[in-house]
Amino acid sequence: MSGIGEQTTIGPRRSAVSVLSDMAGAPPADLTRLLGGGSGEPASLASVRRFATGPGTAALRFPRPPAVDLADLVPGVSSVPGVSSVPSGHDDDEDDDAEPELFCPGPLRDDPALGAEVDRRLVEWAEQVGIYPGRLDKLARYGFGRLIMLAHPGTDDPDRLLAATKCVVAEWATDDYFVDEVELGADPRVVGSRLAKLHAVVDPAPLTKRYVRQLDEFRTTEPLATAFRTAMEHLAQYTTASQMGRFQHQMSILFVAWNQEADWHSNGRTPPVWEYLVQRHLNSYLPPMILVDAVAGYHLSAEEFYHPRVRRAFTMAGDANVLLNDLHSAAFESETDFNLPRVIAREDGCSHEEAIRRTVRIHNELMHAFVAEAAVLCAVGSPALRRFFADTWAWLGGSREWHSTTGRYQRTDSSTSD
Ligand SMILES: CC(C)=CCC/C(C)=C(\C)COP(=O)(O)OP(=O)(O)O
Repeated sequence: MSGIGEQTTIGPRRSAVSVLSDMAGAPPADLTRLLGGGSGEPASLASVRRFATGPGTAALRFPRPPAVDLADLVPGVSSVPGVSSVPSGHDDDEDDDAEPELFCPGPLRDDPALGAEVDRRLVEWAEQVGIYPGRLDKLARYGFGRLIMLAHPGTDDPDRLLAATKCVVAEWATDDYFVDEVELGADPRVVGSRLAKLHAVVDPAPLTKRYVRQLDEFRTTEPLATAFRTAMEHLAQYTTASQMGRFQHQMSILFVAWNQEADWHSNGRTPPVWEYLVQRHLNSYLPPMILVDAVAGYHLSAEEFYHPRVRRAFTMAGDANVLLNDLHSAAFESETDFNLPRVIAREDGCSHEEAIRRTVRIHNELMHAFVAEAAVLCAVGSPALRRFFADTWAWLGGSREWHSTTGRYQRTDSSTSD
C-alpha cells in the first residue's frame, strides 16, 4: 500500500481503465486505519502530523498538537498554527513523467444480494412513477441500488438504502432526460424552465389558490417530479429536518450547475478548465453523499455539518469523486458532452492519455487535501463528526467499486452506456 501523496512510477504508461482498476496502491477503506497513529497519543493527533507531509498537503506543519475546539476554527482560515486551509496548488505539469495512481479506497462492504434486493425494489418504483420508460432493463443494469449498498456500509436495511437510491435515481434521471441525452428529450433551450418547475417540487413552492392546481398537476403528471416527490417522502422517514434541509440546499446547487452546462451547450462553448471545475464542484457527488449519516441512522449536528472547514473538507471529497465519474464515463459520453479529460485536452493541447493523467492528479490533490483536513477536524470534532468523515471515506470507496463494475460504464458487444 502506498501512503498518501506517494506517486508510483511504473513501467509503460497505462490506460484510464488500468489506472481505475489498479487497486494495488489503494489506501484502506476504513478511514480510522488510514489515520491511525499507534504511538500512544490519540490516533487522530498522530495522523494530523503524519499527513502534514506529501503532495497536496505540503503546506501543513504542526509544531504542537492542535489544542483547539471546532468552534474556534476560523471559517476559511486555519486557526491551527502553521496550517494552510488552502490546497497546495500543486502544478499539474510538475510530474508529467510520473504515472499517477488513483488515490481512492476500495469498498468497505460488498453485499451483492443486498444490492440486488435494493435494485429489485428500485425498478418496481421506477415503473410506478414512470421514469426510464422502456429502459427499465438498462436501469437494472446500472445497479444504482448496488451503488448505494456499496456506498453506505453503515446499514444493511434495504428500505433505508432504497430511500437513498430513489433520490439518486431521480437525480440521474433528470440529468439523463433534461440535461444530457438529446435522444431522450434533453434540450438546453428549456433546461432552465424545466428545472425551475422541478425545484418547486424538491423545495415545495406554496402557490396561491388560483395557481396551485397547475403546479399540483405538474407534480403528479411529470414523471421526474413524481420521482423526486415520492423519493423525498420516503427519505423523510429517515431524516431530521436539518438533514432534509441540507439535501434540498445541495439539490439547488446541482440545479444551478445543470443550467450552467445548458449554457455551454446553447452557446456551443467549451469552458476553460477552471470553469469546468467550478461546474463539477456544483455538480458533484454531494447530493447522495450528504445522506451518509441519515442512511446510517445518526445525525451530524447542523453546527458541525455547516462549519466552513467541515463543508470544505466534505466538498473536496465530493468534487474528487465526481472526477472519478468523469474518468469512467468519458469513453461513453457523446462528442458534445463535457468531462474533465476532454476539457483539459482541449485547453492544454495534450493527448487524451495525458489529459487522463492530469485528471488523476487533480483528483488525487483533492483527495489528499480531504484526508489532511479530515485528520485535523477529527482531532477536534465530536464522535459524530469522526463517524461522518469515516462514512464519507467509505462512500468514496463504494463509489469507486461501483464505477468500475456498473453496466452504465461497461462496453458490451454492441452498446455503450445508453
Ligand atoms: C446523478 C447525481 C448523483 C447527481 C449528482 C452528480 C451527477 C449529475 C452525476 C454524478 C452525473 O454526472 P454525469 O452526467 O457525468 O454522469 P454520467 O457520466 O452521465 O453517468
